[in-house]
Amino acid sequence: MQQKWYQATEVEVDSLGQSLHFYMETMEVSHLSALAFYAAGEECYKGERFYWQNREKTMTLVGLGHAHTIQNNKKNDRFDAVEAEWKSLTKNCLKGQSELQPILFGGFTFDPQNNVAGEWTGFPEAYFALATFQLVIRDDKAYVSIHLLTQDRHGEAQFEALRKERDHLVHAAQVKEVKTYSKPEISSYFEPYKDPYLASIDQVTALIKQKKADKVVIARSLALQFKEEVTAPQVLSQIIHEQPESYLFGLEHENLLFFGASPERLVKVEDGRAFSSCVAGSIKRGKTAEEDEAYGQSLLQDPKNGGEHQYVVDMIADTFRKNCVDITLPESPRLLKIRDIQHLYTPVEGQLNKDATILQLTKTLHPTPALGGVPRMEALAAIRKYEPMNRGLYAAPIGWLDAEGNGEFAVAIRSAALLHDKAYLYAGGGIVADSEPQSEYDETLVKFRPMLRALGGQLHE
Ligand SMILES: C=C(O[C@H]1C=CC=C(C(=O)O)[C@@H]1O)C(=O)O
Ligand SMILES: [Mg+2]
Repeated sequence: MQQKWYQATEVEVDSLGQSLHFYMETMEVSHLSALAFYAAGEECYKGERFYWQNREKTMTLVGLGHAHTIQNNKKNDRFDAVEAEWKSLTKNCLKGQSELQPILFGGFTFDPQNNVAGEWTGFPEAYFALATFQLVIRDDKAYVSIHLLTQDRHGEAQFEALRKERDHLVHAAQVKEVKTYSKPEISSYFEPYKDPYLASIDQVTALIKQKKADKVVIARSLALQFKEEVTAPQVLSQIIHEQPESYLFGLEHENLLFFGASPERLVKVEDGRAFSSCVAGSIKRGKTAEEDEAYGQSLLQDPKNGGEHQYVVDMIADTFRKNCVDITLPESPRLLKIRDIQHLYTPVEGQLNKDATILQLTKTLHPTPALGGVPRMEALAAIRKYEPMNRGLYAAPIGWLDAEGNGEFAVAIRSAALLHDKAYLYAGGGIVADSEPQSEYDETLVKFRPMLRALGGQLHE
């Protein structure tokens, strides 16, 4: 039998004490395709959609339309501002049943101090949305919620119209056969700043040898031009099929879709327990099982990659010691193998202290030395000086949280920004004293590969 839960509450949404009525209804639906649900929003909700799936595939989340957005361009307290607004928005929501929870999805840009103009111009430094239509698939059960926030205390008529729209979207997603999408066709590739990138690796290693920093993550981009406009469901369908071992995400803002397939968890909180992962240090996959094993072993023993990794472990472990008890931290890294690359990997977990929250942990952890460097401030200054681009959401926290403090953020690497018929792919690597420009360049080529494949391109070895 189909189950439905309905609640209507009153909330204050901003410091002016503006009062809104918050109507929501959740319905359990028999199994449907998350991608088809996303694609059903192509005409009406373009620019206001998101897609998320965790690595384990136990949680899929799709949002269509904005019931409410929480966004700001604050340089210093953007995390606190999002947390405070979300708290006040959800304070009257029923707690206890995870499937009935309204979910806030979005991300914080890598560096709010970066003002370089480009594809990220106009993108908020903190950008989150509560979807009008929220699909959650958890452990094979699907729930569709409607959210409406309105000043109208008699919003029922508006809500009734949304119910009709919901039924239409659900119907469109209960497809027997999932649509297949063709790959985009690329007309040209362009590597902006290839030479400045190679030069910056020498400049940064020189800086490190002068003891001005220990590690700095330097990134670059690859620009693609397509023959035709590329759509969001088209690229999401590719990563869904090609990158099953990664977090999958897509977030739209006006004409931009930021999407990717990341192996790296920043933080997850579930019932008061916190999880993070140290992922840094890389080598390519082998062509045969023997070659792959040999590469893996050499990565585990390589001092340069071991050094890159250890900075991340030290920093994340330190953050966990300050915010958690009962910490589990393996003594040495293991291998994390994904389609195109293998990494050194150390998982960390602990019991969150009472006053610690997922957004406070996100704020403290970002950027870890896998994306920024050590010391953090010196590394960020070097990134601003030597990277001629704006990272936007690349290498930044992207994910969700609910009204009860549960949630998860991935680090948005192996990612790209799509705008109409152009895409910008991003990749970087940890630079330490003994890094070499050519091998770092080659590492970025391997890291471009997942997004490049999804977008219809290929790189030769
Ligand atoms: C910065 C990226 O990867 C980070 C995560 C894993 C391994 C890394 C490395 O070995 O350099 C990087 O720290 C990227 O993929 O763009
Ligand atoms: Mg590296």
